[in-house]
Amino acid sequence: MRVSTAPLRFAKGHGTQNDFVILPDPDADLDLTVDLVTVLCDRQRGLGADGVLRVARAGALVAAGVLADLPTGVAPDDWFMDYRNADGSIAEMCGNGVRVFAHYCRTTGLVHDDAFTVGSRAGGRPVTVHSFDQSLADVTVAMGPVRFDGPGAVGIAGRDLTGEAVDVGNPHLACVVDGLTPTGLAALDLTGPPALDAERFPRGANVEILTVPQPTDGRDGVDFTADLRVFERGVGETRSCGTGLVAGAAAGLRRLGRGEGVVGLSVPGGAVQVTVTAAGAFLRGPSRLVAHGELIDGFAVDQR
Ligand SMILES: N[C@@H](CCC[C@H](N)C(=O)O)C(=O)O
Repeated sequence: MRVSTAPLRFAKGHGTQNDFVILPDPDADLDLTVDLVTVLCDRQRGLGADGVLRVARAGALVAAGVLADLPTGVAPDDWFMDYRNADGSIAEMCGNGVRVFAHYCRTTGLVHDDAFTVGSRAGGRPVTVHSFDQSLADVTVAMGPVRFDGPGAVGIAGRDLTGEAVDVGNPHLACVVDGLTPTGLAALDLTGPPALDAERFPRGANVEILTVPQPTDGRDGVDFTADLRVFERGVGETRSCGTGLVAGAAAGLRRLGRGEGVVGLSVPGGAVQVTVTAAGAFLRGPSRLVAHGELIDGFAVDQR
């Protein structure tokens, strides 16, 4: 755990209620241990969050040995989103996290342009900040390619479901369920962990359940709408998951025999828009910053 006595600064934010503790650490000085992440994310002992976003220069993370190399499309001076799940595990990408990260960089003056690249373990992710103030931003993330990895099965919510394994930098199983209504989706019990075949999913997977996308009249440039819930690897059910929304949109379009389209998705935490093209996917949605603060020294010591 961190030995420095300087107070640990943080911010708190969320993207469609997928919430994060943001730790500014430009030179990657912080020893971001599993214990530190889990106590920060604990909703009783810490600040409470689905994950942690460390804000560091990519080159500093390489120098500190946190990253072995710079991922594709990431330059040493790029701001890198060092993402950790609430259980302390490392994930390759976080779509909602990138929106919140970009908002944080913009409001704190780390970045002075509206278009820049955020580093992630899955590679560089170009962002466009359409609008922002201290509290709210509207951000599009170029999420890169969407790769289908074949069919998969899962036991979840007392049901056996099949879906598409989808790689969006991190692994997903997106289950588009025939006949499922938004009300039926809302009634599912997602408190228990999904049963996944460990040989089929050696890295585990985030599991999405969604309704079959329905066509719209093209209003707001959206071709289809669907409702989605997600059980995240390393977290549990969250109110939104950006990479999961991209995986779900791509699987939903595929179910309709389409490789491209714009899907408006509703999740328990809000709504986003996903554009799937042959070249890659784009995720557009809100970011909210809710606090900037300082942790009290010793906060991470065993608390009872
Ligand atoms: N909430 C994220 C995804 C975070 C990582 C995920 N739990 C994993 O382990 O892959 C998002 O918005 O994409």
